[in-house]
Amino acid sequence: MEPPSKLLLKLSKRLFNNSDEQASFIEALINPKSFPPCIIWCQDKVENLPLIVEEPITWQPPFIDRLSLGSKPGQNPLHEQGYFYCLDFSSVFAASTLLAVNQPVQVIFDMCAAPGGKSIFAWKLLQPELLISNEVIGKRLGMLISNFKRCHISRSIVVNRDSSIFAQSIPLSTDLVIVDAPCTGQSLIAKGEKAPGCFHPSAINKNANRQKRIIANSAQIVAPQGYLAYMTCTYSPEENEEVCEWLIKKFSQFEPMEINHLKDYQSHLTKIPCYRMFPQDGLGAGAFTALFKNTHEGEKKILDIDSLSAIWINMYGDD
Ligand SMILES: C[S@@+](CC[C@H](N)C(=O)[O-])C[C@H]1O[C@@H](n2cnc3c(N)ncnc32)[C@H](O)[C@@H]1O
Repeated sequence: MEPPSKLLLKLSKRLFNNSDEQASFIEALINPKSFPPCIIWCQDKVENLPLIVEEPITWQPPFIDRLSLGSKPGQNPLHEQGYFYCLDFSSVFAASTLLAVNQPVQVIFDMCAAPGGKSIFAWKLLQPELLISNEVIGKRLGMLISNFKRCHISRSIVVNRDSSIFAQSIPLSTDLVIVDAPCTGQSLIAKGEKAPGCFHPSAINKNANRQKRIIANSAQIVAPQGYLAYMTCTYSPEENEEVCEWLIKKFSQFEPMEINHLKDYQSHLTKIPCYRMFPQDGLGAGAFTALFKNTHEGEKKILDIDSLSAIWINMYGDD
C-alpha cells in the first residue's frame, strides 16, 4: 500500500471538513476494494436467475439487480442473449436522477454514450420514441453498437459527431440530454484501476474546460421544459459542482432539481442540489450527478433525423 500523495491529501481536505471522513476517503483510495456488480434487465427478468441478488436499495428501480460480490454476470449465457447489461452501482446512482423526470419523454440524446450504460438505463426507464446515442471517439463506437445490438435497444440511433455540431443542427429539440462527461476518472483508483495524473491540477483543469464546452453545447439542444442530466465518475469539485454552477450562470433558464431519493447524498460543496456517492459509502467507487430542467416555455423544435448522419439505426426492433 502506497502512502497518499500530497494531491490526494489536498483533495480530501477540500471534500471533507471532518478528519475521520478525510481518513476514510483516503483509505478507500489507497486500499481499493471490489464492489458488488449490477445488471440492467433489458428484456423481461427470468425466474431462477443463477446469480445471488442483494437486497435492493429503497429507491432502486425494478429493472436493476445488485448482485453479490464476486458475481460474474457477464459470463452467464443470458448476458450473451441480451437479457441484461452489466454496470456498476456508481453508474446506477448517477443515472438515478432520471427517476425524477416526471413527464413523457419522446427523444433522449446521450452526448457521451459509449459503452452505453446510461443510454440503456434511460431507455429502459423512460421508454422514449427515439434514443440518440453519440460517441465522438471512433474506436469506442464498436462497443456501443454491439451492446445495443446484443440488448435489442430498439428505436435507437448511434451518431458520431462533436457536441458543437448538434448545438447547431438540432437546437431545442430533445426532451432529455444526458452528459456523462469524460473526466479525470479519479474513482477508478478506488477500484484498483489506473488513472494516471488524475489528481494533477492541469489534468483537472483540462477536463473541466472540456466538460464546460460539452455541457454548453448539450444545453442548447434541450427543448423548452426538457431536462439536462450531468454526471461524472470523478471527485474534483472543478469537474463537478463548479461545472454545474457555471452552467446555470451561463444558461439561467436551467434550474437544478432536488432529487428526493438522493437527499442523503447531497453535496455540501455547493448551494445547488448536486449529489455525490463516495467509495467509503461501500456501494461503489463514486459518482457525481445533477439534473437540470429547462424552465423556458415555448415550442420544441422538430428534430430532423436525416440531419444527424446516423451511423447505426434500429428503428423497428430488428438489428
Ligand atoms: C464516462 S464515459 C461515458 C460512459 C457511458 N455514458 C456509459 O454509461 O456507458 C465518457 C465518454 O465521453 C467520450 N468523450 C470524450 N471526449 C468527448 C467530447 N469532447 N465530447 C463528447 N464525448 C466525449 C468518451 O469517449 C467516453 O466514451
